[in-house]
Amino acid sequence: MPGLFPIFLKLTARPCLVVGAGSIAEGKIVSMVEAEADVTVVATRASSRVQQLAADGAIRLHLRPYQTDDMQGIFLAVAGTDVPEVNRQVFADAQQRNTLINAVDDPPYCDYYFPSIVRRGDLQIAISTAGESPALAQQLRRDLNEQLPLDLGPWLMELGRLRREVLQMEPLGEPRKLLLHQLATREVCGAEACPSRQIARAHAREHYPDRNPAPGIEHG
Ligand SMILES: C[C@@]1(CC(=O)O)c2cc3[nH]c(cc4nc(cc5[nH]c(cc(n2)[C@H]1CCC(=O)O)[C@@](C)(CC(=O)O)[C@@H]5CCC(=O)O)C(CC(=O)O)=C4CCC(=O)O)c(CCC(=O)O)c3CC(=O)O
Ligand SMILES: NC(=O)C1=CN([C@@H]2O[C@H](COP(=O)(O)OP(=O)(O)OC[C@H]3O[C@@H](n4cnc5c(N)ncnc54)[C@H](O)[C@@H]3O)[C@@H](O)[C@H]2O)C=CC1
Repeated sequence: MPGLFPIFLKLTARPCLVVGAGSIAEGKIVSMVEAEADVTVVATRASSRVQQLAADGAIRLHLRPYQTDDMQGIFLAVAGTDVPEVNRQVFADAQQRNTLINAVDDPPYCDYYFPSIVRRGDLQIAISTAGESPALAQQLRRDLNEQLPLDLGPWLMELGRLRREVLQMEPLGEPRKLLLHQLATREVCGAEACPSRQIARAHAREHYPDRNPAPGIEHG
């Protein structure tokens, strides 16, 4: 089998369709809402959480059987009903329109697979076994989750702010690259005394004495 193409997708405002609104579809709907997708759900019945999302205006919910027209203009789709024939019809309609489709527990009818995710703020680690063992993906997720510090998210946010400052101050080149690598070394740069932070701070003082620095590179 050819290798899977791993990407992190921006879904904001993209029309997405989930067919089915049971326990399995619900998880996919929630993750699409978190990515700010424009989510339409078509299902003959919906879990209470999905109904609540609709009541909150986070999704569009149509309580009726799926019809081919529902696929019109859809960017990304999930077929998550408990009726294989329906899921396959959704798959066929998606393929015809060049829409990417996942028919949850039917790998031949998936253009893409859902990964196991470890998350700390903007840091995401996605694990895939290409369907060979979802249980292994889940176990690795738990292992990594235990190993990764809980405050990686806020730390990454601060690192991003520092990096943007450095990109503004330092011209492209080896010194800048070195500085950014040093900043990303947590053992060194988690602390206020971090040498790279001091260097960034000195640059800020020298080049932008009148500007408000990003938090973490305060002047003086
Ligand atoms: C191909 C894929 C399609 C897709 O769903 O995208 C798929 C397919 C199937 N899953 C099955 C079973 C299980 N799936 C899980 C769990 C997860 N499954 C997920 C993804 C995927 N599952 C995609 C491939 C992912 C990859 O490996 O790269 C995760 C990662 C993400 C998510 O679902 O959002 C989520 C873990 C999230 C987390 O916890 O981190 C568990 C564990 C459990 O439930 O305890 C079991 C039971 C144990 C086992 O079977 O290993 C079956 C057999 C069903 C049956 O028995 O009939 C099929 C169908 C088949 O294999 O034919
Ligand atoms: N529940 C589980 O733990 C697992 C389930 N699966 C599979 O995932 C699929 C979905 O499972 P669940 O979410 O638990 O099922 P569920 O029974 O909770 O939900 C099924 C959903 O499909 C909808 N539906 C049925 N026919 C429809 C149609 N013609 N048009 C639109 N919607 C329609 C129903 O209204 C309902 O919202 C099943 O194929 C199941 O075998 C796979 C692995 C684990």
